[in-house]
Amino acid sequence: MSTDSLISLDNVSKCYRRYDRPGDRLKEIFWKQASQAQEFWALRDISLRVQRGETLGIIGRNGSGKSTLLQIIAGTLAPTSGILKVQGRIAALLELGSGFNIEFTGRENVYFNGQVLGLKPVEIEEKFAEITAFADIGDFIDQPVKTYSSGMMVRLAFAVATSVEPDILIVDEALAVGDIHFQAKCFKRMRNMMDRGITVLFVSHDTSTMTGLCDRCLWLKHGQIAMEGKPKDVTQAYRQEVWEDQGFLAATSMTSKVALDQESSSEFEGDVAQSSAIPIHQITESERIGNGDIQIIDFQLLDARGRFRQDIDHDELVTAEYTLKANRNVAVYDIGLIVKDLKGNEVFSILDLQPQNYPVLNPGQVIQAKVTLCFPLRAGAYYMTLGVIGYQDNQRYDLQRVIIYDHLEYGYFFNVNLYSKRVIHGPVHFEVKFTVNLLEAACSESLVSP
Ligand SMILES: Nc1ncnc2c1ncn2[C@@H]1O[C@H](COP(=O)(O)OP(=O)(O)OP(=O)(O)O)[C@@H](O)[C@H]1O
Repeated sequence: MSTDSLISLDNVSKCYRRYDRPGDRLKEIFWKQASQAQEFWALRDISLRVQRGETLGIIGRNGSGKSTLLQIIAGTLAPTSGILKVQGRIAALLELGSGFNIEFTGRENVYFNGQVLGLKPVEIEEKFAEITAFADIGDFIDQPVKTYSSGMMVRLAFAVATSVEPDILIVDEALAVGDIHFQAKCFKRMRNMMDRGITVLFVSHDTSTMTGLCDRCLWLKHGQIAMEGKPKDVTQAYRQEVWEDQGFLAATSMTSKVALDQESSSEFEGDVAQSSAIPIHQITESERIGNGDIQIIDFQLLDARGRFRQDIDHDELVTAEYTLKANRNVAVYDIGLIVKDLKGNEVFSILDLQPQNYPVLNPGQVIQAKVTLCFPLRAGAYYMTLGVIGYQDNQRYDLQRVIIYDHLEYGYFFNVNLYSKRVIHGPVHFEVKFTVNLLEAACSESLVSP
Protein backbone atom coordinates (compact mmCIF):
# COMPACT_ATOMS: atom_id res chain seq x y z
CA MET A 1 0.00 0.00 0.00
CA SER A 2 1.45 3.37 -0.93
CA THR A 3 2.17 5.52 2.13
CA ASP A 4 -0.63 7.90 1.32
CA SER A 5 -3.36 5.40 0.53
CA LEU A 6 -5.22 4.67 3.73
CA ILE A 7 -7.45 2.04 2.18
CA SER A 8 -6.45 -0.58 -0.33
CA LEU A 9 -8.51 -3.46 -1.68
CA ASP A 10 -7.22 -6.09 -4.08
CA ASN A 11 -9.76 -8.39 -5.73
CA VAL A 12 -12.07 -8.28 -2.73
CA SER A 13 -15.21 -10.40 -3.11
CA LYS A 14 -18.07 -11.24 -0.80
CA CYS A 15 -20.32 -14.23 -1.13
CA TYR A 16 -23.46 -14.50 0.99
CA ARG A 17 -25.22 -17.80 1.47
CA ARG A 18 -28.94 -17.61 0.95
CA TYR A 19 -31.47 -20.15 2.15
CA ASP A 20 -35.00 -20.74 0.89
CA ARG A 21 -36.26 -21.71 4.35
CA PRO A 22 -34.90 -20.50 7.73
CA GLY A 23 -34.63 -24.14 8.88
CA ASP A 24 -32.16 -24.88 6.07
CA ARG A 25 -29.52 -22.71 7.74
CA LEU A 26 -29.88 -24.66 10.98
CA LYS A 27 -29.79 -27.98 9.13
CA GLU A 28 -26.51 -26.99 7.51
CA ILE A 29 -24.85 -26.37 10.89
CA PHE A 30 -25.39 -29.99 11.89
CA TRP A 31 -25.13 -31.62 8.49
CA LYS A 32 -22.85 -29.83 6.06
CA GLN A 33 -23.56 -32.20 3.16
CA ALA A 34 -27.27 -31.39 3.32
CA SER A 35 -26.61 -27.73 2.51
CA GLN A 36 -29.50 -26.09 0.67
CA ALA A 37 -27.68 -22.76 0.47
CA GLN A 38 -27.39 -20.77 -2.72
CA GLU A 39 -24.33 -18.68 -3.14
CA PHE A 40 -24.83 -15.00 -3.88
CA TRP A 41 -21.86 -12.84 -4.81
CA ALA A 42 -22.64 -9.37 -3.48
CA LEU A 43 -19.17 -8.10 -4.44
CA ARG A 44 -16.80 -9.42 -7.07
CA ASP A 45 -13.14 -8.55 -7.50
CA ILE A 46 -13.16 -5.04 -6.14
CA SER A 47 -9.75 -3.37 -6.39
CA LEU A 48 -9.51 0.13 -5.05
CA ARG A 49 -7.16 2.64 -3.44
CA VAL A 50 -8.34 5.58 -1.33
CA GLN A 51 -5.79 8.29 -0.60
CA ARG A 52 -5.41 10.21 2.64
CA GLY A 53 -7.69 13.24 2.65
CA GLU A 54 -9.78 12.00 -0.25
CA THR A 55 -13.59 12.00 -0.24
CA LEU A 56 -14.83 9.00 -2.15
CA GLY A 57 -18.50 8.79 -3.04
CA ILE A 58 -20.09 5.43 -3.76
CA ILE A 59 -23.20 5.35 -5.87
CA GLY A 60 -25.30 2.51 -7.18
CA ARG A 61 -28.79 1.11 -7.26
CA ASN A 62 -30.43 -0.81 -4.43
CA GLY A 63 -28.66 -4.09 -3.83
CA SER A 64 -25.56 -3.18 -5.85
CA GLY A 65 -23.26 -3.91 -2.89
CA LYS A 66 -22.57 -0.44 -1.44
CA SER A 67 -23.29 -1.32 2.21
CA THR A 68 -21.42 -4.60 1.88
CA LEU A 69 -18.36 -2.74 0.62
CA LEU A 70 -18.51 -0.16 3.40
CA GLN A 71 -18.95 -2.85 6.05
CA ILE A 72 -15.92 -4.73 4.75
CA ILE A 73 -13.80 -1.57 4.81
CA ALA A 74 -15.11 -0.71 8.31
CA GLY A 75 -14.09 -4.18 9.46
CA THR A 76 -17.56 -5.28 10.55
CA LEU A 77 -17.84 -7.87 7.75
CA ALA A 78 -15.17 -10.26 6.52
CA PRO A 79 -14.55 -10.57 2.78
CA THR A 80 -14.85 -14.05 1.26
CA SER A 81 -11.65 -13.52 -0.72
CA GLY A 82 -9.18 -10.82 -1.63
CA ILE A 83 -6.83 -8.57 0.31
CA LEU A 84 -7.92 -5.57 2.35
CA LYS A 85 -5.58 -3.12 4.07
CA VAL A 86 -6.80 -0.17 6.11
CA GLN A 87 -4.57 2.26 8.02
CA GLY A 88 -5.82 4.48 10.80
CA ARG A 89 -8.78 4.97 13.06
CA ILE A 90 -12.18 4.44 11.47
CA ALA A 91 -15.45 5.99 12.59
CA ALA A 92 -18.39 4.42 10.76
CA LEU A 93 -22.08 5.17 10.61
CA LEU A 94 -23.50 2.16 8.91
CA GLU A 95 -26.34 0.12 10.34
CA LEU A 96 -28.80 1.98 12.50
CA GLY A 97 -27.96 1.43 16.14
CA SER A 98 -24.97 -0.77 15.40
CA GLY A 99 -22.43 -0.26 18.13
CA PHE A 100 -25.13 0.68 20.63
CA ASN A 101 -26.24 -1.62 23.41
CA ILE A 102 -29.95 -0.88 23.50
CA GLU A 103 -30.35 -1.89 27.14
CA PHE A 104 -27.92 0.84 28.24
CA THR A 105 -28.61 4.56 28.41
CA GLY A 106 -27.37 7.01 25.80
CA ARG A 107 -24.82 8.30 28.31
CA GLU A 108 -23.43 4.79 28.94
CA ASN A 109 -23.31 4.14 25.22
CA VAL A 110 -21.39 7.37 24.60
CA TYR A 111 -18.72 6.17 27.01
CA PHE A 112 -18.72 2.65 25.60
CA ASN A 113 -18.57 3.81 21.97
CA GLY A 114 -15.99 6.45 22.71
CA GLN A 115 -13.71 3.77 24.12
CA VAL A 116 -14.30 1.54 21.10
CA LEU A 117 -13.24 4.49 18.96
CA GLY A 118 -10.04 4.72 20.98
CA LEU A 119 -10.78 7.53 23.45
CA LYS A 120 -9.72 7.39 27.08
CA PRO A 121 -12.52 7.92 29.69
CA VAL A 122 -11.08 11.34 30.56
CA GLU A 123 -11.18 12.36 26.87
CA ILE A 124 -14.81 11.23 26.62
CA GLU A 125 -15.56 13.25 29.75
CA GLU A 126 -14.11 16.33 28.04
CA LYS A 127 -16.15 15.77 24.88
CA PHE A 128 -19.37 14.68 26.54
CA ALA A 129 -21.01 18.11 26.67
CA GLU A 130 -20.20 18.76 23.02
CA ILE A 131 -21.55 15.34 21.97
CA THR A 132 -24.85 15.82 23.78
CA ALA A 133 -25.18 19.39 22.51
CA PHE A 134 -24.76 18.18 18.93
CA ALA A 135 -27.11 15.19 19.36
CA ASP A 136 -29.65 17.47 21.04
CA ILE A 137 -31.81 14.67 22.44
CA GLY A 138 -32.36 16.33 25.82
CA ASP A 139 -33.17 14.12 28.82
CA PHE A 140 -33.24 11.05 26.62
CA ILE A 141 -29.49 10.85 27.13
CA ASP A 142 -30.25 9.11 30.45
CA GLN A 143 -32.88 6.76 29.02
CA PRO A 144 -32.13 3.29 27.62
CA VAL A 145 -31.40 3.45 23.89
CA LYS A 146 -34.24 0.97 23.25
CA THR A 147 -36.66 3.83 23.99
CA TYR A 148 -35.14 6.04 21.26
CA SER A 149 -36.73 6.83 17.92
CA SER A 150 -34.59 6.03 14.87
CA GLY A 151 -33.91 9.76 14.49
CA MET A 152 -32.58 10.02 18.06
CA MET A 153 -30.39 7.00 17.53
CA VAL A 154 -28.85 8.53 14.43
CA ARG A 155 -28.32 11.85 16.19
CA LEU A 156 -26.39 10.25 18.99
CA ALA A 157 -24.48 7.85 16.73
CA PHE A 158 -23.41 10.69 14.42
CA ALA A 159 -22.43 12.91 17.35
CA VAL A 160 -20.25 10.18 18.85
CA ALA A 161 -18.67 8.98 15.60
CA THR A 162 -17.70 12.50 14.57
CA SER A 163 -16.52 13.61 18.00
CA VAL A 164 -13.35 11.59 17.68
CA GLU A 165 -10.78 12.74 15.16
CA PRO A 166 -10.86 9.62 12.97
CA ASP A 167 -8.53 9.08 10.02
CA ILE A 168 -11.43 7.66 8.03
CA LEU A 169 -15.10 8.54 8.31
CA ILE A 170 -17.58 6.15 6.68
CA VAL A 171 -21.16 7.34 6.29
CA ASP A 172 -24.18 5.75 4.71
CA GLU A 173 -26.47 8.59 3.76
CA ALA A 174 -29.47 6.28 3.97
CA LEU A 175 -29.06 6.88 7.68
CA ALA A 176 -29.85 10.53 7.30
CA VAL A 177 -33.24 10.03 8.90
CA GLY A 178 -33.04 13.02 11.19
CA ASP A 179 -35.01 16.16 10.49
CA ILE A 180 -33.70 18.60 7.91
CA HIS A 181 -32.11 20.87 10.49
CA PHE A 182 -30.09 17.97 11.82
CA GLN A 183 -29.16 16.80 8.31
CA ALA A 184 -27.82 20.24 7.49
CA LYS A 185 -25.77 20.20 10.71
CA CYS A 186 -24.36 16.77 9.80
CA PHE A 187 -23.31 17.91 6.34
CA LYS A 188 -21.63 20.96 7.80
CA ARG A 189 -19.69 18.84 10.26
CA MET A 190 -18.70 16.44 7.48
CA ARG A 191 -17.46 19.30 5.34
CA ASN A 192 -15.37 20.58 8.24
CA MET A 193 -13.86 17.13 8.68
CA MET A 194 -13.05 16.96 4.98
CA ASP A 195 -11.40 20.38 5.19
CA ARG A 196 -9.24 19.04 8.01
CA GLY A 197 -8.01 16.27 5.70
CA ILE A 198 -10.03 13.35 7.05
CA THR A 199 -10.65 10.63 4.49
CA VAL A 200 -14.37 10.19 3.90
CA LEU A 201 -16.28 7.35 2.27
CA PHE A 202 -19.81 8.29 1.57
CA VAL A 203 -22.74 6.35 0.11
CA SER A 204 -25.60 8.24 -1.45
CA HIS A 205 -28.31 7.83 -4.05
CA ASP A 206 -28.27 11.54 -4.62
CA THR A 207 -26.06 12.53 -7.50
CA SER A 208 -25.94 16.20 -6.51
CA THR A 209 -24.46 15.19 -3.15
CA MET A 210 -21.79 13.28 -5.01
CA THR A 211 -20.79 16.18 -7.20
CA GLY A 212 -21.04 18.63 -4.33
CA LEU A 213 -19.05 16.70 -1.74
CA CYS A 214 -16.77 14.15 -3.33
CA ASP A 215 -13.38 14.23 -5.04
CA ARG A 216 -13.96 10.89 -6.73
CA CYS A 217 -16.93 8.69 -7.33
CA LEU A 218 -17.34 4.95 -7.67
CA TRP A 219 -20.34 3.39 -9.35
CA LEU A 220 -21.17 -0.11 -8.15
CA LYS A 221 -23.32 -2.29 -10.34
CA HIS A 222 -24.20 -5.89 -9.48
CA GLY A 223 -21.28 -6.01 -7.06
CA GLN A 224 -18.68 -4.78 -9.53
CA ILE A 225 -17.13 -1.42 -10.28
CA ALA A 226 -19.01 -0.12 -13.32
CA MET A 227 -17.12 3.16 -13.42
CA GLU A 228 -14.76 5.23 -11.32
CA GLY A 229 -13.60 8.80 -11.79
CA LYS A 230 -14.71 12.42 -11.55
CA PRO A 231 -18.07 12.67 -9.75
CA LYS A 232 -19.54 14.66 -12.61
CA ASP A 233 -18.68 12.02 -15.23
CA VAL A 234 -19.65 9.04 -13.11
CA THR A 235 -22.98 10.45 -11.92
CA GLN A 236 -23.79 11.51 -15.47
CA ALA A 237 -23.26 7.98 -16.77
CA TYR A 238 -25.15 6.52 -13.82
CA ARG A 239 -28.13 8.82 -14.34
CA GLN A 240 -28.15 8.09 -18.03
CA GLU A 241 -28.48 4.40 -17.31
CA VAL A 242 -31.12 4.79 -14.61
CA TRP A 243 -33.17 7.03 -16.86
CA GLU A 244 -32.86 4.77 -19.85
CA ASP A 245 -33.97 1.82 -17.74
CA GLN A 246 -36.98 3.74 -16.56
CA GLY A 247 -37.82 4.69 -20.12
CA PHE A 248 -37.45 8.43 -19.54
CA LEU A 249 -34.76 8.85 -22.17
CA ALA A 250 -33.84 7.38 -25.48
CA ALA A 251 -30.18 6.40 -25.31
CA THR A 252 -29.24 8.27 -28.43
CA SER A 253 -31.39 11.33 -27.89
CA MET A 254 -29.53 14.61 -28.34
CA THR A 255 -31.65 16.32 -25.73
CA SER A 256 -30.78 13.75 -23.13
CA LYS A 257 -27.10 14.24 -23.81
CA VAL A 258 -27.37 17.99 -23.48
CA ALA A 259 -29.46 17.68 -20.35
CA LEU A 260 -27.12 15.21 -18.72
CA ASP A 261 -24.22 17.56 -19.26
CA GLN A 262 -25.59 19.63 -16.43
CA GLU A 263 -23.67 19.24 -13.24
CA SER A 264 -26.42 18.75 -10.73
CA SER A 265 -28.83 15.91 -10.31
CA SER A 266 -31.95 15.43 -12.29
CA GLU A 267 -35.31 14.18 -11.31
CA PHE A 268 -38.38 13.23 -13.15
CA GLU A 269 -41.13 15.53 -12.07
CA GLY A 270 -44.35 13.62 -12.45
CA ASP A 271 -47.81 15.06 -12.84
CA VAL A 272 -47.46 16.92 -9.61
CA ALA A 273 -44.13 17.30 -7.90
CA GLN A 274 -44.39 18.74 -4.45
CA SER A 275 -41.85 18.73 -1.69
CA SER A 276 -43.12 17.41 1.59
CA ALA A 277 -43.90 19.74 4.47
CA ILE A 278 -41.14 20.40 6.95
CA PRO A 279 -41.27 21.26 10.60
CA ILE A 280 -41.04 24.91 11.49
CA HIS A 281 -37.59 26.11 12.48
CA GLN A 282 -37.56 29.74 13.22
CA ILE A 283 -34.50 31.47 14.54
CA THR A 284 -32.17 28.87 16.01
CA GLU A 285 -29.69 29.94 18.64
CA SER A 286 -27.18 27.29 17.64
CA GLU A 287 -24.53 28.22 15.13
CA ARG A 288 -24.82 31.89 15.98
CA ILE A 289 -21.70 33.99 15.65
CA GLY A 290 -21.01 37.72 15.77
CA ASN A 291 -20.19 40.41 18.29
CA GLY A 292 -23.87 41.16 18.95
CA ASP A 293 -23.70 44.92 18.34
CA ILE A 294 -26.77 44.33 16.20
CA GLN A 295 -28.79 41.13 16.67
CA ILE A 296 -31.41 39.50 14.50
CA ILE A 297 -34.22 38.93 16.98
CA ASP A 298 -36.82 37.69 14.52
CA PHE A 299 -37.15 36.68 10.90
CA GLN A 300 -40.10 35.60 8.81
CA LEU A 301 -41.14 35.08 5.23
CA LEU A 302 -44.46 36.64 4.32
CA ASP A 303 -46.50 36.27 1.16
CA ALA A 304 -48.20 39.05 -0.81
CA ARG A 305 -51.17 38.93 1.61
CA GLY A 306 -48.90 39.25 4.64
CA ARG A 307 -49.35 35.63 5.72
CA PHE A 308 -46.49 33.84 7.41
CA ARG A 309 -45.09 31.22 5.00
CA GLN A 310 -42.70 28.34 5.12
CA ASP A 311 -44.03 26.47 2.11
CA ILE A 312 -43.47 28.67 -0.88
CA ASP A 313 -44.49 28.10 -4.46
CA HIS A 314 -41.81 28.22 -7.10
CA ASP A 315 -41.21 31.82 -8.20
CA GLU A 316 -43.75 33.22 -5.75
CA LEU A 317 -42.91 36.75 -4.61
CA VAL A 318 -42.34 36.83 -0.85
CA THR A 319 -40.97 39.32 1.65
CA ALA A 320 -38.20 38.39 4.04
CA GLU A 321 -38.68 40.43 7.18
CA TYR A 322 -35.81 40.90 9.63
CA THR A 323 -36.31 42.35 13.09
CA LEU A 324 -33.01 43.77 14.34
CA LYS A 325 -32.03 45.09 17.72
CA ALA A 326 -29.05 47.37 18.30
CA ASN A 327 -26.99 46.91 21.45
CA ARG A 328 -24.60 49.75 20.67
CA ASN A 329 -24.44 52.86 18.47
CA VAL A 330 -24.03 51.64 14.91
CA ALA A 331 -23.93 53.95 11.91
CA VAL A 332 -23.14 51.65 9.01
CA TYR A 333 -24.46 48.13 8.57
CA ASP A 334 -25.58 45.82 5.79
CA ILE A 335 -28.06 43.00 5.80
CA GLY A 336 -27.61 39.80 3.84
CA LEU A 337 -28.85 36.33 3.31
CA ILE A 338 -27.55 33.15 1.72
CA VAL A 339 -29.89 30.47 0.44
CA LYS A 340 -28.47 26.96 0.78
CA ASP A 341 -29.73 23.48 0.05
CA LEU A 342 -29.69 20.97 2.86
CA LYS A 343 -26.23 19.78 1.89
CA GLY A 344 -24.97 23.29 2.59
CA ASN A 345 -24.44 24.11 -1.11
CA GLU A 346 -24.93 27.80 -1.68
CA VAL A 347 -27.75 28.45 -4.14
CA PHE A 348 -27.54 32.23 -4.07
CA SER A 349 -26.68 35.07 -1.76
CA ILE A 350 -27.55 38.74 -1.43
CA LEU A 351 -25.80 41.49 0.47
CA ASP A 352 -27.36 44.92 0.23
CA LEU A 353 -24.41 47.30 -0.15
CA GLN A 354 -26.23 50.51 -0.96
CA PRO A 355 -28.71 51.07 1.82
CA GLN A 356 -29.09 54.85 1.65
CA ASN A 357 -31.96 54.91 4.07
CA TYR A 358 -30.87 52.65 6.93
CA PRO A 359 -31.12 54.70 10.14
CA VAL A 360 -28.20 55.17 12.53
CA LEU A 361 -28.93 52.87 15.48
CA ASN A 362 -28.77 53.60 19.18
CA PRO A 363 -28.59 50.99 21.93
CA GLY A 364 -31.97 49.33 22.55
CA GLN A 365 -33.44 50.47 19.23
CA VAL A 366 -35.38 47.87 17.24
CA ILE A 367 -35.91 48.14 13.49
CA GLN A 368 -37.48 46.06 10.79
CA ALA A 369 -35.80 45.47 7.41
CA LYS A 370 -37.51 43.88 4.44
CA VAL A 371 -36.23 42.17 1.30
CA THR A 372 -38.60 41.18 -1.46
CA LEU A 373 -37.51 38.17 -3.45
CA CYS A 374 -38.60 34.96 -5.16
CA PHE A 375 -37.16 31.47 -5.43
CA PRO A 376 -36.97 30.15 -9.00
CA LEU A 377 -35.61 26.89 -7.62
CA ARG A 378 -36.35 23.25 -8.08
CA ALA A 379 -38.70 21.67 -5.55
CA GLY A 380 -37.12 20.83 -2.24
CA ALA A 381 -36.11 21.98 1.19
CA TYR A 382 -33.69 24.86 1.69
CA TYR A 383 -32.47 27.07 4.48
CA MET A 384 -31.33 30.65 4.79
CA THR A 385 -28.23 31.81 6.53
CA LEU A 386 -28.92 35.32 7.82
CA GLY A 387 -26.41 38.01 8.60
CA VAL A 388 -25.85 41.62 9.63
CA ILE A 389 -22.39 43.03 9.10
CA GLY A 390 -20.53 46.28 9.62
CA TYR A 391 -17.08 47.58 8.72
CA GLN A 392 -14.08 48.76 10.69
CA ASP A 393 -14.03 52.59 10.67
CA ASN A 394 -17.39 52.42 8.90
CA GLN A 395 -15.63 51.89 5.56
CA ARG A 396 -18.43 50.33 3.56
CA TYR A 397 -17.40 48.43 0.39
CA ASP A 398 -14.18 47.32 2.06
CA LEU A 399 -15.01 43.64 2.38
CA GLN A 400 -11.59 42.97 3.94
CA ARG A 401 -12.66 44.93 7.01
CA VAL A 402 -15.98 43.32 7.70
CA ILE A 403 -17.22 42.99 11.27
CA ILE A 404 -19.86 40.33 11.82
CA TYR A 405 -22.56 41.69 14.08
CA ASP A 406 -24.76 38.62 13.81
CA HIS A 407 -24.71 35.49 11.69
CA LEU A 408 -27.26 32.70 11.99
CA GLU A 409 -26.19 29.68 10.01
CA TYR A 410 -29.59 27.95 10.23
CA GLY A 411 -31.74 31.05 10.22
CA TYR A 412 -34.83 29.83 8.46
CA PHE A 413 -35.89 26.57 6.84
CA PHE A 414 -38.38 26.55 4.01
CA ASN A 415 -39.77 24.45 1.19
CA VAL A 416 -40.14 25.31 -2.45
CA ASN A 417 -43.05 23.60 -4.18
CA LEU A 418 -43.08 23.13 -7.91
CA TYR A 419 -45.88 21.70 -9.99
CA SER A 420 -44.58 20.59 -13.32
CA LYS A 421 -44.97 17.91 -15.94
CA ARG A 422 -41.48 18.53 -17.24
CA VAL A 423 -38.22 16.72 -16.76
CA ILE A 424 -36.17 19.21 -14.78
CA HIS A 425 -32.41 19.38 -14.32
CA GLY A 426 -30.23 21.58 -12.21
CA PRO A 427 -30.82 23.71 -9.14
CA VAL A 428 -32.87 26.48 -10.79
CA HIS A 429 -35.94 26.39 -12.95
CA PHE A 430 -37.24 29.21 -15.11
CA GLU A 431 -40.52 29.41 -16.88
CA VAL A 432 -40.05 28.17 -20.43
CA LYS A 433 -42.51 27.61 -23.20
CA PHE A 434 -42.18 24.94 -25.88
CA THR A 435 -44.11 25.30 -29.13
CA VAL A 436 -44.24 22.95 -32.10
CA ASN A 437 -45.29 24.06 -35.58
CA LEU A 438 -46.09 21.80 -38.45
CA LEU A 439 -43.86 22.89 -41.36
CA GLU A 440 -44.71 20.25 -43.95
CA ALA A 441 -47.70 18.00 -44.25
CA ALA A 442 -46.97 14.27 -44.50
CA CYS A 443 -47.38 12.50 -47.87
CA SER A 444 -50.94 11.29 -48.28
CA GLU A 445 -49.98 7.57 -48.63
CA SER A 446 -48.17 7.60 -45.28
CA LEU A 447 -51.11 9.07 -43.44
CA VAL A 448 -52.81 6.70 -41.09
CA SER A 449 -56.45 6.39 -41.97
CA PRO A 450 -58.79 7.34 -39.12
N1 LIG B 1 -26.63 -11.11 5.07
C1 LIG B 1 -26.99 -11.26 3.80
N2 LIG B 1 -27.36 -12.47 3.32
C2 LIG B 1 -27.69 -12.65 2.04
N3 LIG B 1 -27.71 -11.67 1.12
C3 LIG B 1 -27.35 -10.44 1.54
C4 LIG B 1 -26.98 -10.17 2.89
N4 LIG B 1 -26.68 -8.84 3.00
C5 LIG B 1 -26.84 -8.31 1.77
N5 LIG B 1 -27.25 -9.25 0.90
C6 LIG B 1 -27.52 -9.06 -0.53
O1 LIG B 1 -26.34 -8.53 -1.11
C7 LIG B 1 -26.69 -7.58 -2.12
C8 LIG B 1 -25.96 -6.28 -1.82
O2 LIG B 1 -26.52 -5.74 -0.62
P1 LIG B 1 -26.07 -4.33 -0.06
O3 LIG B 1 -26.88 -4.09 1.16
O4 LIG B 1 -24.60 -4.30 0.05
O5 LIG B 1 -26.52 -3.39 -1.25
P2 LIG B 1 -26.68 -1.78 -1.28
O6 LIG B 1 -26.11 -1.33 -2.57
O7 LIG B 1 -26.14 -1.21 -0.04
O8 LIG B 1 -28.26 -1.64 -1.30
P3 LIG B 1 -29.20 -0.41 -0.78
O9 LIG B 1 -28.94 0.75 -1.66
O10 LIG B 1 -30.58 -0.97 -0.97
O11 LIG B 1 -28.87 -0.19 0.67
C9 LIG B 1 -28.20 -7.46 -2.11
O12 LIG B 1 -28.74 -8.25 -3.16
C10 LIG B 1 -28.61 -8.04 -0.77
O13 LIG B 1 -29.86 -8.67 -0.85
